[in-house]
Amino acid sequence: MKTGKTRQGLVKAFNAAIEGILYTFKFERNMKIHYFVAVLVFLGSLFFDLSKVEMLILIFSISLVVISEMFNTAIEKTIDMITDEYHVLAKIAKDVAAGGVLIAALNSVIVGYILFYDELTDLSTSLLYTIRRSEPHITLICIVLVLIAVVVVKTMTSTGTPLKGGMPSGHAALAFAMATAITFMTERVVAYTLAYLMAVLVAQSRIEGKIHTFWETVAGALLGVLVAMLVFQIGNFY
Ligand SMILES: Nc1ncnc2c1ncn2[C@@H]1O[C@H](COP(=O)(O)OP(=O)(O)OP(=O)(O)O)[C@@H](O)[C@H]1O
Repeated sequence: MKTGKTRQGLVKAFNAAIEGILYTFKFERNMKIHYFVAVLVFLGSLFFDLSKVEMLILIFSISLVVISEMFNTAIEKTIDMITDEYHVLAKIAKDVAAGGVLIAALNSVIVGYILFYDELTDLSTSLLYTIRRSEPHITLICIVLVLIAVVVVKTMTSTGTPLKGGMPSGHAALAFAMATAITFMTERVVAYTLAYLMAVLVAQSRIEGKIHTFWETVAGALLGVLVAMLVFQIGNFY
């Protein structure tokens, strides 16, 4: 009988503890943030080669934040139960409890910094290197820069609209930048000759359509070639 009672007591206590955990998760905004960050850090840690000790420190730091937030809530609720009026001791108790959470949170930030900083810098360096070496990325950067350059020059010369007319021709600039990109990416003479021929056709159609003058398309073509050469030279250098 006694054993049964004890077991039931244990189960009840266990349930009450889980209810306490669920309460803070449901009703405490800060706790939701703590759990969210904890899940992110745990998922992120899968991509890092953490040792057993590092993993233990991580789990311990996260638990410390959650536990201190729970004690903070417990103290707040106890005080609110006792008084809803201003009391200097109530203020001290709540402030001290909140201070405990702050120290635990700062500790976890420092732990995260020490555990992940080196690996994160290695990761970002290799990512930047990959982007720089990647032709699609260089081409995209090139196209965006050409568009920006065209809009800037059009604004400076106060001609046309960003997408139509004015000095220089955006279509010619893009077409010649793409032809230059193709030249850098392939070493096949036929491929880049055809690419430049198509760029000439684009420029010619802009003049034919009376959207641009001859010199506006020439300026566009030069701008496109220059920007593309610059971007690909820098991209290949790194
Ligand atoms: N009865 C009180 N007497 C004096 N000051 C109080 C009292 N209740 C709250 N305070 C002050 O207001 C602050 C906020 O208290 P409150 O109970 O609203 O916590 P909270 O904002 O819910 O905190 P948390 O975001 O950690 O849950 C306390 O840190 C304390 O400085």
